[in-house]
Amino acid sequence: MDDRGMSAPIAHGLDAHLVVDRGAFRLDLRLQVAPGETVALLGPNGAGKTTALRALAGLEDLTDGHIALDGAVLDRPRGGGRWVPPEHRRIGVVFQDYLLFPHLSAVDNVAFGPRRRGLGRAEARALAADWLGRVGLGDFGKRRPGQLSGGQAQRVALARALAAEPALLLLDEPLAALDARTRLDTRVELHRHLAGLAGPAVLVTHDPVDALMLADRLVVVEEGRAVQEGDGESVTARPRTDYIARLVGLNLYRGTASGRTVRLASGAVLATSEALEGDSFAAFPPSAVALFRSEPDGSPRNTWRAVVAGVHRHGDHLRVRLDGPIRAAADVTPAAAAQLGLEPGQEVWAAVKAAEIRAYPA
Ligand SMILES: Nc1ncnc2c1ncn2[C@@H]1O[C@H](COP(=O)(O)OP(=O)(O)OP(=O)(O)O)[C@@H](O)[C@H]1O
Repeated sequence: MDDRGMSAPIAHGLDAHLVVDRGAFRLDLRLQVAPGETVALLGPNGAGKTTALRALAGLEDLTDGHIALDGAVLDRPRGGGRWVPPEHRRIGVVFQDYLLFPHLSAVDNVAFGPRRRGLGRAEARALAADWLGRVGLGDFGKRRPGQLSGGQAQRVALARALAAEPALLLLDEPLAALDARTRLDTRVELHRHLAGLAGPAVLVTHDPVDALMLADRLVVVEEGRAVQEGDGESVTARPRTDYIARLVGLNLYRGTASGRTVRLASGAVLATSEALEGDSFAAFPPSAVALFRSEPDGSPRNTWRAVVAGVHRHGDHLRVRLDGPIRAAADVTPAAAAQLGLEPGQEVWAAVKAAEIRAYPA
């Protein structure tokens, strides 16, 4: 689909339809982000997240579609054509492979944007020092990037992006390079900066925790397309693809609903908590699955025979992979596992209460 007949772009925030065609891979993603809003693009490796961000920054040409920021078109290959080079886009980027100028001190890195906006040297440096203070690096202004830790460099990069007063902020895996402890602190700090931002921000991550904590809205991208969109709560409660289900730790099935049952392709039928009709999803957490040596009786649950396909540690419990008519993950305590004597190939009975199975339209 192209944009030749498109109406005027929305006047505030980001309005984009990103089409990048590489033959084997095609990105086709519509993205609208309001001023003050942070959207996370979440998805597996190779989904096209970085390509989307680079297209927004002007580092990747669109094949079709458009990018407009606050009503001004930055890229539109068709319909007359328009392309604004990266340096004129008023976009702040914090990219993995594009963090800092290695030959400039931290303060000069941060002063770069304000200088280019026309501020005098002293004024730009004062502003930069102020921004370094705001990201907790007031004493590090004289250091070069090579003399900073990964986390510090990341914060200088954020200060540099923010000091340029961008109309749009782009962050590519902003916390990926950090160790667990630094990551925690930096995430809190980054969240504060994003919350204070007047313009839109787009963040790329494949860490669901980063996405949930930093973004107002998630756009899940798979194979170049948005497959699910919404706030963290709705996406995690009602996953629509196996990727998201795995990410949020739910067993997910698709089938045909009739009243309070969903019939799966395998022929197995799940009794669920909601009444629905037609193409539907059914989901339940591994913790909802109880395992038994023999058929449990006398309870209104879903029960089925399963074969243990694997057992591994998962936090303070064991995660059991079950094969059979309903392939599922089940979480059991080490004590329960010992009692059941779980091992691969063993037959067990699995049970899930209908009340624990959520059903929603596909
Ligand atoms: N310069 C390039 N030339 C050709 N193909 C590319 C190029 N860069 C990326 N690709 C391909 O485009 C697709 C999307 O890649 P992209 O880097 O956008 O994915 P991603 O979602 O950011 O993945 P990751 O999480 O691994 O960074 C992939 O199939 C990738 O192999």
